[in-house]
Amino acid sequence: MIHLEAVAAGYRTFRLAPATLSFPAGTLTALIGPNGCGKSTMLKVMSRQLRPSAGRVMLGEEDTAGLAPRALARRLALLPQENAVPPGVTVVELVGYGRAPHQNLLGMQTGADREKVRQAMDRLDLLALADREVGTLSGGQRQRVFIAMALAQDAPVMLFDEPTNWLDIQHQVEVLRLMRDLAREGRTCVVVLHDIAQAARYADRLVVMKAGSVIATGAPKAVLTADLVRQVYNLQVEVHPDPVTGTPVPVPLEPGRDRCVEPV
Ligand SMILES: Nc1ncnc2c1ncn2[C@@H]1O[C@H](COP(=O)(O)OP(=O)(O)OP(=O)(O)O)[C@@H](O)[C@H]1O
Repeated sequence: MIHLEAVAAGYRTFRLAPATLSFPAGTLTALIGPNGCGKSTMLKVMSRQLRPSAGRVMLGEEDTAGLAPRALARRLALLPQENAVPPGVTVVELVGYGRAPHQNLLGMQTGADREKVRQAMDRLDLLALADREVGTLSGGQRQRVFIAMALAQDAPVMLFDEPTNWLDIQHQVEVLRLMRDLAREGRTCVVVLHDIAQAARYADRLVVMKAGSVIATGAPKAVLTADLVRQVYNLQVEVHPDPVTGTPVPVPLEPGRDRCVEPV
């Protein structure tokens, strides 16, 4: 589990207000909120890419501030929002970089490392692309390669910043199901999502942010109300149950237009 104790952080022009939050093992949490509210900043501070200006980020009983980089990388994986594609690197090589924290200083892969890489590529539907240069792939294929690299890292805490960007609907659903499965396997998964209906459908818990502050946390059905969406996104919605899962789906209202539901 990962726990934030009164953590504050930010930049000259933007501050995260002090937040105390727990992300338990075995749980998928979706971090939602408008553009620029601080979701990526929150993941950066959780993954020590950004130093907190106050408070502590704890992995179990340990303060992440005291962990060596390799020890931290064995325990926590981050998929950033943007990933640079190294020139000339193939899919299998890039996914293999995820094994680096587990290898000796010579960087030799063992049979176990190669198996983890194969499994990660298989889970992201990448085996057929294994020998392709990453730079020649489509946006969605690349995104799946970077998710597979994070998966190959095999860390108990996994943070994903907008992992469904670029993906078609089939691969969006597969990635969200994968995240839910990783949580069911006992990992702590935190995912930034913009599609709040998907967040409500797949996550166990929502953390809702606005302007650098956490303003609500809890189960999607309890948290995702029309009032909350208006307060956070300044948008009028009705909230309807998802016809398949019963989870809340915010449906935007159109000013000056009567509701009109026609058969498809
Ligand atoms: N390296 C940086 N230096 C200065 N300001 C930054 C930096 N990174 C982000 N910011 C600012 O911090 C604020 C929060 O950014 P952040 O990327 O955390 O938002 P977000 O909620 O993830 O947004 P989005 O949904 O658009 O990805 C924004 O105003 C942004 O301009």
